[in-house]
Amino acid sequence: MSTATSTTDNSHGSARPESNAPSASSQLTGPEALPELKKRIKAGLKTYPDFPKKGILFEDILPLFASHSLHTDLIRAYELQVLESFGPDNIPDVIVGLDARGFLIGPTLALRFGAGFVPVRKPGKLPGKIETADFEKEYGTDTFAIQSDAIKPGQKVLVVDDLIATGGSASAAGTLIEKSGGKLLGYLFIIELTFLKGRDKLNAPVYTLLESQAE
Ligand SMILES: O=P(O)(O)OC[C@H]1O[C@H](OP(=O)(O)OP(=O)(O)O)[C@H](O)[C@@H]1O
Ligand SMILES: Nc1ncnc2[nH]cnc12
Ligand SMILES: [Mg+2]
Repeated sequence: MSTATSTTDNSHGSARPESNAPSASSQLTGPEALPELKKRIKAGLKTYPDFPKKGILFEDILPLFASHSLHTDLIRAYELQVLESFGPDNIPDVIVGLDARGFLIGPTLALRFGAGFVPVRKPGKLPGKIETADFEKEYGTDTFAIQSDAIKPGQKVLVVDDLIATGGSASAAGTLIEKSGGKLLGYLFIIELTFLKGRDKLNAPVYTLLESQAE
């Protein structure tokens, strides 16, 4: 028996010019550290033109997870941003992460806040009773699903994902959370593609660590 393998280089990724991510673990922990953490996070991103389709400038967040120090910085930045944006009286009971990149952030953040983690998943992945919502996103259409009993009525819910583009994904997740009876505190992303005005689709507060691709 043999396994077929292949190598594909489908683009020419480039690190941002200011990329000089530190290799040592971050010492930045207090609320005053947030601006510096954001600078490090921005420097750690990579962009790929014309992926997955011509005309799309793809923001790759995966280098933030390949580096222990950037991963540490990212999770601390999310934690500090939640405290700054929502306040200490609005600690979430549940973090919802969006399939797939939101899963890289959500569970760790949930542990930090003593909260639960609930996934919103692409179709055909969740057993039992589910709710679904169809949506359009920057480069296609999709469906999201949530287990009907995963969020208890009245629980305070924060949605996390890596990026908001058209807002289609986040808006569908918000619809599912409201159907579950959760109280949607808001949304937190790393990056916003501001020219797509995705936040206009969302009916809860939207925060982002960075802004990019203004046009
Ligand atoms: O604001 P929108 O236009 O909805 O686009 C944003 C979404 O698109 C990407 O997910 P995608 O489903 O493409 O891939 P993933 O499974 O790797 O997260 C990104 O991670 C966001 O979830
Ligand atoms: N430009 C982009 N880069 C990365 N993920 C995305 N999801 C939607 N648009 C995207
Ligand atoms: Mg996604």
